[in-house]
Amino acid sequence: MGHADGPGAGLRTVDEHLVAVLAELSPLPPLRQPLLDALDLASAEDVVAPLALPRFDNSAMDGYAVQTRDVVSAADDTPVKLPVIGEIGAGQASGAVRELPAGTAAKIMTGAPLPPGADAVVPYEWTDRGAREVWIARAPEHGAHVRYAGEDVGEGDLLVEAGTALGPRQLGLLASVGRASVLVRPRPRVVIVSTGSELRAPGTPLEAGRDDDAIYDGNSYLLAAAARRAGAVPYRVGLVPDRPEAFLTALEDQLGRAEMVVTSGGISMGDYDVVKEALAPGGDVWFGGLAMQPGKPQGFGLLPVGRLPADADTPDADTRRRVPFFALPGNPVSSYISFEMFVRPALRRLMGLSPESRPVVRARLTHGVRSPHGRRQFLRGVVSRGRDGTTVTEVEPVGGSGSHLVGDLAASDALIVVPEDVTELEAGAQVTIVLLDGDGR
Ligand SMILES: Nc1nc2c(c(=O)[nH]1)N[C@H]1C(S)=C(S)[C@@H](COP(=O)(O)OP(=O)(O)OC[C@H]3O[C@@H](n4cnc5c(N)ncnc54)[C@H](O)[C@@H]3O)O[C@H]1N2
Ligand code: MOO
Repeated sequence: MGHADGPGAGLRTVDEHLVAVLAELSPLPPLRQPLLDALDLASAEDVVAPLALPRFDNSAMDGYAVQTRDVVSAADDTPVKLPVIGEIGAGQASGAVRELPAGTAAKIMTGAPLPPGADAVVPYEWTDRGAREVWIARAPEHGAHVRYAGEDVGEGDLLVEAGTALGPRQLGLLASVGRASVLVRPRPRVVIVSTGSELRAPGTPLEAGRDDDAIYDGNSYLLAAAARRAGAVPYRVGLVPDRPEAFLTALEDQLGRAEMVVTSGGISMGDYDVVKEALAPGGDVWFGGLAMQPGKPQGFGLLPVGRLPADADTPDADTRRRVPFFALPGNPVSSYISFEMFVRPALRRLMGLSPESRPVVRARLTHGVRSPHGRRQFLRGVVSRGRDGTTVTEVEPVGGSGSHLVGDLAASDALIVVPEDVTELEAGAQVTIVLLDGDGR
């Protein structure tokens, strides 16, 4: 695993880690949701049309329903006169004309059902808009301005395949066939824990003496916002100091309500690496290094929680629910990039959304960069787009490679990927970049 020798020796590659993470996860059990609550979620059912669209033959124009053979000779200088036997408005079934006899016309509004006998609609603009009788000055073709039953959707058609992300158009279609709810993969609840005795909540004043070595907790906001944007429901948990018992208590309190737990900090080589200290002994969580910069130290595992009712057939089986657990490094840029590379794909897997990873594009590097051998480096960058405003053309590195540079991170909108075997890229080189905002969000 990882690189055989050199600086990346013994480290898992980014790709290996992603595969290992995703292999442990499968989509959450489906849940029925009202349509609007299903926006951006993956359908967990094949939805088949219970009815045809249009449901019945109807008019595409405000005008007159006619039989074409009665008006074949209609023209500006030879208009045809027909008696008007009634009016058909959309949704006014009570006053409807049940049938259109030969030699007659019926007023008809857009969307109103075409009466049996009629085979075309003459729009108002070709007539004198008469109420009792109407002069028609143009001959419609058979079927003109008629919308036929089932021409859009046939009864039994597959409307939405399981796994499809439900957007406005899909939800509109489901509503149009009468569905008020749909079975979806729900939004995972993600508990986010920042560890570190140096951390203070934003909004708290820093006091001279007591807080001289304190910093504000940016990570839980960074990660919670990223989780929400990925479609999850984040819960930020209060700051946890560098004491394993305090961490374990916080974890036990939270596990029950979570489909995922994400921590930041406390996993490297320090003397107070609380997450590693608390969880490594249990063996449920893998801790190790990735051939990646930033984001080298990582932890991932499935934490057992509570006990599900014992299975009568296999009473000895381990029936505990297991919650995916990510221990991300504390450096803010490392935490964020780890989220992007592993947590976001994991959330998408739980939500049944594909592809799991963001798409990558190619761009021209404006300035040269360096990268350590044996590590896949993710530098921050700002993209420029072509004249069309959408095509990415260039990417400019922002700041350095330091994983504490949150100012530069906020100024960036892309990650520049420098492969493991590349140590230097010159200005003008074509590079792979990951776009952090926009459609894929
Ligand atoms: N001897 C070694 N030291 C370190 C190594 C190593 O391999 N050997 N790896 C370095 C790398 S790379 C990283 S990344 C960090 C990861 O360390 P931890 O995950 O244990 O994180 P902490 O030590 O708790 O914090 C690191 C850094 O980030 C700041 N931090 C932590 N949490 C937050 C937060 N919620 N908001 C803002 N900033 C936060 C913390 O104050 C530290 O400055 O380890 C290196 N060391
Ligand atoms: O991985 Mo650390 O994340 O390089 O700063």
